[in-house]
Amino acid sequence: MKNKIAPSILSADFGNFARDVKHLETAGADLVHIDVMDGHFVDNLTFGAGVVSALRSQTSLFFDVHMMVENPEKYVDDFAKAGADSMSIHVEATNHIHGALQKIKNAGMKASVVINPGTPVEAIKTVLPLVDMVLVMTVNPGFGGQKFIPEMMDKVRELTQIRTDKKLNFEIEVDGGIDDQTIKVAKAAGANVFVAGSFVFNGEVEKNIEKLKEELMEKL
Ligand SMILES: O=C(CO)[C@H](O)[C@H](O)COP(=O)(O)O
Ligand SMILES: [Fe+2]
Repeated sequence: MKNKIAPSILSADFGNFARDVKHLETAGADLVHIDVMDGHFVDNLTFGAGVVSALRSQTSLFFDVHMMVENPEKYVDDFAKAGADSMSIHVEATNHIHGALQKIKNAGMKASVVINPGTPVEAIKTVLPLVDMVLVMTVNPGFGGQKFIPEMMDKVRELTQIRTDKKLNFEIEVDGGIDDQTIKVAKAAGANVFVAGSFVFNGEVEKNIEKLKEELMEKL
């Protein structure tokens, strides 16, 4: 599967989102990762569909929306209208994961299911035939700049194996603590979509994205 770099705008300049998102396109990002937090599912607040809608006019890059929100099914239509291309929802955040993923697909977006560090792959087995992507959290959600949890790679390997055994074709995304070292570990385990917030926005964005891409091209 194609490797993709997904810078998270959680680490962008909140006062200059439009500028920073536009810049990601020329800097070589493959998608834009947008962290939506509601202050309930996680202890942090960010922004909603209004901001996504405003950013939509700035770039044609794929918008990968990560919902850290309770009952995310309530917001599917709003984010579809705002121009989200994909919606990732946590299995821990709803009692209706299958229906919620179907709702996302019916709204014309790619559907993705997310598991927290404490949640096993078993919890999402029944929805794997339905999803375009699985997001394996490599930190506990809520904040950028945390340390990658290497034990999560067992889950990435397990998902890679299930995908082969069941002839499925979902992508595998990792999110949290991805840098020029951990990206190699995650790739080796089978991930192909790499979210990076602090690593990309700390310093020169072009150089940092280039560094991540170089590491992906290295033979393991
Ligand atoms: O979902 C997230 C936090 O809940 C962010 O996408 C993630 O933490 C990215 O930040 P960093 O690369 O700095 O870890
Ligand atoms: Fe995220």
